[in-house]
Amino acid sequence: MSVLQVPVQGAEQQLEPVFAVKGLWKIFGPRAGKIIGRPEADLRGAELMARTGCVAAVRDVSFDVRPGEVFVVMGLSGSGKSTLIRCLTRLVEPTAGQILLHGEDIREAGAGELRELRRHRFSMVFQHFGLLPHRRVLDNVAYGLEVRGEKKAQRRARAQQMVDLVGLAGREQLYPDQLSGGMQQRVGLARALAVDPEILFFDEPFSALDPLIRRDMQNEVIRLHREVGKTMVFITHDLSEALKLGDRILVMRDGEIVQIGRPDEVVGAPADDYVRDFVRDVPRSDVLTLRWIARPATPDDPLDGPVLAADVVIRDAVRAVLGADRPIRVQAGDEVLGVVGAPEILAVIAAERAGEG
Ligand SMILES: Nc1ncnc2c1ncn2[C@@H]1O[C@H](COP(=O)(O)OP(=O)(O)OP(=O)(O)O)[C@@H](O)[C@H]1O
Repeated sequence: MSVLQVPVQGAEQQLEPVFAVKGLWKIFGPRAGKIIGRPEADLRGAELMARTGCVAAVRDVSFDVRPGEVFVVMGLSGSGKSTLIRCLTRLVEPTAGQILLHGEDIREAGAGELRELRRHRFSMVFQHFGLLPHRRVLDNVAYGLEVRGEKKAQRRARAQQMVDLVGLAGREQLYPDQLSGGMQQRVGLARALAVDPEILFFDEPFSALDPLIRRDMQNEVIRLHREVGKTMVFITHDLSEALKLGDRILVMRDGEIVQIGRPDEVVGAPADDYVRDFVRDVPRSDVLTLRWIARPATPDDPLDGPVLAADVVIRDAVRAVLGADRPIRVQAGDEVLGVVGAPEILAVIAAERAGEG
């Protein structure tokens, strides 16, 4: 398969979505609700502002979030990420569209239902941690349980489990200002997980952290996701963070969706020049999988070589492919997609060296 072809999607697409967002708009400004459906809605940026005094932060956005996935929303500053994630939890009221949570539109939820959603089913992790400074670590972690009226012994036991889970054992009695930024964000993670939410929302949670700590925290999210298996919606402006964490990535620009796809799709088949520019410096072998370079077997190919899964990242297959004396068979489930030999691997590596990818 050529690197320009989009691979066949996996079976995960069949799952019922947790969130189905349909035609969502958020316009800030006077008489925002009157703009959609009128010619002014086609105006962008400064022109829209000049004519209507409004900003379209989210513009006719539709997507699904599937159970158990890490769904990343990525875009530059001002692209509408925060507004979008806040619409999903109704911290910001959308101007139009539907936000179906298991089929029910949360735009129709009353104040009581919203409170229930926020206490029991949603949790948020923020960039600036949002910890209570006068409370010790354990009580910060237990806070959400306290708000929903759980007994002290019960909430402390649960909070202790979460403190252990995020690697803060021994620091339960410290105050937030006695912790480093990375540790404070671990408290934020533990607090978010303590209420056992169905969905975790992350709004640029690691942007304020040093690069090394940031990398640790990204690994921590990957580990926690593996252990607790929650659906996560994660906002970032950082491409490498998006590629590392996302099962799928929604690329946003000026309030609109530019592309939704798995990391390998965003890198291997960028939707337009904007995304292509974004991913230009990403080493292809770190992200693309064998299905992107598998080619049909020819009559000369021996077909008794080793088998590797189509979703193995190229970098992880280099040794196996170069060490084999015959082409690797690339398999998705029971289906053989094609073969990969040294020439296919070396072509990717050579292109990276030449600065093409
Ligand atoms: N309360 C508001 N009133 C008016 N305009 C707003 C408001 N909140 C956001 N905007 C505008 O909406 C657009 C999208 O902002 P938003 O904060 O959602 O983007 P972002 O991608 O999250 O950027 P950042 O990472 O800088 O927060 C921007 O043009 C912003 O100025």
